[in-house]
Amino acid sequence: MGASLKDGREEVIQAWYMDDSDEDQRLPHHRDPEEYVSLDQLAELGVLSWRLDADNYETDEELKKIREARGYSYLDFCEVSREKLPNYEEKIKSFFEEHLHTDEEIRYCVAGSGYFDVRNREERWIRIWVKKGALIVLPAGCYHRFTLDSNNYIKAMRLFVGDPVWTPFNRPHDHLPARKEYVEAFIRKDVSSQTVDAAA
Ligand SMILES: CSCCC(=O)/C(O)=C/O
Ligand SMILES: [Fe+2]
Repeated sequence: MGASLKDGREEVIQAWYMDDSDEDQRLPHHRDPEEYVSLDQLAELGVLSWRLDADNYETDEELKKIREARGYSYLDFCEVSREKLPNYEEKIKSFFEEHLHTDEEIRYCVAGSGYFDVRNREERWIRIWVKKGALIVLPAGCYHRFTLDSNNYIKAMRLFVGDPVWTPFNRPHDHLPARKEYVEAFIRKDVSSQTVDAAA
């Protein structure tokens, strides 16, 4: 999977399985050989994504439609850089602690870039690289973490249904209803498909 699409536009979202090294969290952490994850595979984990026109987000009809369809009434912006974010070191550390939220985490990268990491069904880390134009939705109850990449800057639009709740619940918080619902919907394979798998 290269960095450009058939229509010549650069991809704004790419995902891959991470290596096991403890090196700088801002490095890509590709495996050798690289092992990419498709947007469809992300969707199977409940992670949704869109490519939007970040230069015109104020008037973008596609963004408007997504917000209406999904009830995203709240909007603000979060800039992550040493200069812009108060308590920068503390925040960077807490973003990279594996955590979940009881609501969706919806981020639209309008400038810069960064990595959202989620786990697959076998608990392997998937690194999702979001760049300008990428809108990503992590479902409620999905363990994840965030880090800047080596460009050290992202400006993200944060969307929410109603009054925002940003509280992170660091792993483990498996007893929360949001986690149980996530596992039920996206992680646990149902008994009938296991029977089919076993018979195959
Ligand atoms: C790119 S927005 C900052 C990261 C954040 O808000 C969050 O909750 C990460 O999990
Ligand atoms: Fe989060």
